[in-house]
Amino acid sequence: MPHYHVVAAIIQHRGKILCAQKGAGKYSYIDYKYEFPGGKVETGEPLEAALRREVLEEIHLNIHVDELYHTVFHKYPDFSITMAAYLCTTSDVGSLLLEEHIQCQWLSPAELPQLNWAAADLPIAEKLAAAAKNV
Ligand SMILES: Nc1nc2c([nH]c(=O)n2[C@@H]2O[C@H](COP(=O)(O)OP(=O)(O)OP(=O)(O)O)[C@@H](O)[C@H]2O)c(=O)[nH]1
Repeated sequence: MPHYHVVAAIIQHRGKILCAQKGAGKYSYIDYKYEFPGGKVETGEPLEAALRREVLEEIHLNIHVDELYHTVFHKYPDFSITMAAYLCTTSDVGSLLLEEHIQCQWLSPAELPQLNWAAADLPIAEKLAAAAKNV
């Protein structure tokens, strides 16, 4: 079973977080799920550079990668991933252009668990929501 190293961007802007919905693809268990923008790390590529590259490619957004928030290992039926999710910020949300997602939403951390997340993302969405409750 293939294993991929994935980076994901928790992009924060004015108290909200960007959530992106996938379209239909190869695997029904991921189709139409929400995820954080990002993708696979290329061989030898620094994680933060991979994240900036993927986000620029996918949604045309320049981000600043702040810090590692959570790393998850998840086994899907056909492949597994180790995904490092980073807290990120941006200043130019006006220029969002979706290349690979069917829609995106800006939600407050408390609202995140309402979405239909990819299974690997659920612990991250719940951690963000729980942290917001303790503020
Ligand atoms: N970007 C991203 N991928 C995620 C998340 N959660 C999750 O399970 N994944 C899975 O991790 C894998 C990331 O690969 P990708 O397809 O986005 O990467 P990529 O842009 O490099 O794709 P490519 O292989 O078509 O070039 C996908 O299978 C995706 O479904 C997430 O929050 N963000």
